[in-house]
Amino acid sequence: MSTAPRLAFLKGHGTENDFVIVPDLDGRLELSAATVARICDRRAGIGGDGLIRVVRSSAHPEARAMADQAEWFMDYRNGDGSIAEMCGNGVRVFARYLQRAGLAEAGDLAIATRAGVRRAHIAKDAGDAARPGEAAAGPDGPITVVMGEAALPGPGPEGEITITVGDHSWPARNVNMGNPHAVAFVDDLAQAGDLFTAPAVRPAAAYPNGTNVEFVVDRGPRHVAMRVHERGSGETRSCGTGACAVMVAAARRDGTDPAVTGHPVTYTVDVPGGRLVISERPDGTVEMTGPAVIVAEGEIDPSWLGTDLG
Ligand SMILES: N[C@@H](CCC[C@H](N)C(=O)O)C(=O)O
Repeated sequence: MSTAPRLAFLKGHGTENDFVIVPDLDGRLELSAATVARICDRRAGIGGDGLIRVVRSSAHPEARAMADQAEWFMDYRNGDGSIAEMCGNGVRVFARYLQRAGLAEAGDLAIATRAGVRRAHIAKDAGDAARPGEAAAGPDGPITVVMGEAALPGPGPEGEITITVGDHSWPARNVNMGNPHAVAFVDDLAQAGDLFTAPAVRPAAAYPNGTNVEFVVDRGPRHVAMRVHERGSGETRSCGTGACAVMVAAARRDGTDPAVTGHPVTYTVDVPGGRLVISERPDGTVEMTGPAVIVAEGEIDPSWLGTDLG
């Protein structure tokens, strides 16, 4: 019988992009890629698209420089254990965890990520909602996050992307939301196939660290639907940074750039796991609103994990 301390975890999701949340407030754990992959395994572990370690910014070498702006750092790992810069659904779930644990109050909250500091807003009540008509605060009420600016490399080879699945190829837009995305507009989401393997994305040099891939169809004016193949996780039910990349790609395709018009633009982005509402402002910042839910909490048996966590 192991005497190692049991590892506390919670399980949560945002539009069914699901995460194992590991509070490690003082940064004591060593979570190897293999350990993360084991925990995220859907059959032999807890299961999740990714793992979110909650750690004080001052206790993490990658976040120390942000500690004066954001007390908490989201150490995000994909389901295969690889590190990602940012997770849009994850950052809302992270904010929900902090609120639930009494580590932050509803209202405005800064969160450090590898892509920089992101600002979340948890509505205190309906009058405080970031968007008119939004549901009041509650354990699964919406959270709004200022996601930073989209970068659209190009023209040139980095902007001229092709995605291929089987016999289908599409031109795609390279959009970086702190993490990389390739966005293709398709006739039918079924054309993306089963997505059991990653779509081919060319030129490979445009994405030296791999990429997330989004397939998009129109549903109506400023309303699209998408599927996603996530780097390090496979097909997931949602990707928040991906939905922001899709929103910006759709706006440019539709001839809309808030920096030019001086007016914000808002799109509804449907994902298999729900709906996200995303705006781009004239200053280029992208803002996303969606749900964030904690569904369970428990402890991982150290004898199952069978590894020294630090
Ligand atoms: N699901 C996330 C993105 C998670 C990271 C991504 N797989 C990557 O490697 O960049 C989201 O909601 O943004």
